[in-house]
Amino acid sequence: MTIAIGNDHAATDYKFEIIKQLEAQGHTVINFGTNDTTSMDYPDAIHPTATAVETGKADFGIILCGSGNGAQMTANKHKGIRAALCWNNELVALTRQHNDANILAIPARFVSLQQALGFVDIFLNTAFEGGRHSTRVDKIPCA
Ligand SMILES: O=C(CO)[C@H](O)[C@H](O)[C@H](O)COP(=O)(O)O
Repeated sequence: MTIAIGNDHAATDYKFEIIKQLEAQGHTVINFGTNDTTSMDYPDAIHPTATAVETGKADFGIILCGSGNGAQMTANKHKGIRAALCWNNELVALTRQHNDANILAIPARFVSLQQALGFVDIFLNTAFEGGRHSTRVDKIPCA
């Protein structure tokens, strides 16, 4: 799959480890995040990441900032984006199963690197259940 990834300065180290894991698994990664730890504004990295998913250039997105909130809020401004902020394995699985989330937001300052790497695996390997959840997901966009 092709995975878009975006991060701010709070998550640069996690981003590189996630890219390593994804590439080792055979995925193609498009990196829209900052590659250093100099303070920057997360929307500058997250908007292009969300656009890549929105336009079909990427199958899924992974976004990271300190709390994950700014990243998630930014991504969810894009049409067709369902970005989920998750901090444990069950939430990651549920947002794929029930919400068909297409972007995972990780709070890098609040989870360990091992947790973050596990979240990415679960996110990419859990299917949407459809059924009653499809009806609900279809009702999310504002008219
Ligand atoms: O914007 C955020 C909150 O949603 C992110 O967590 C940022 O990473 C955080 O605000 C950055 O904080 P800093 O004090 O500028 O490093």
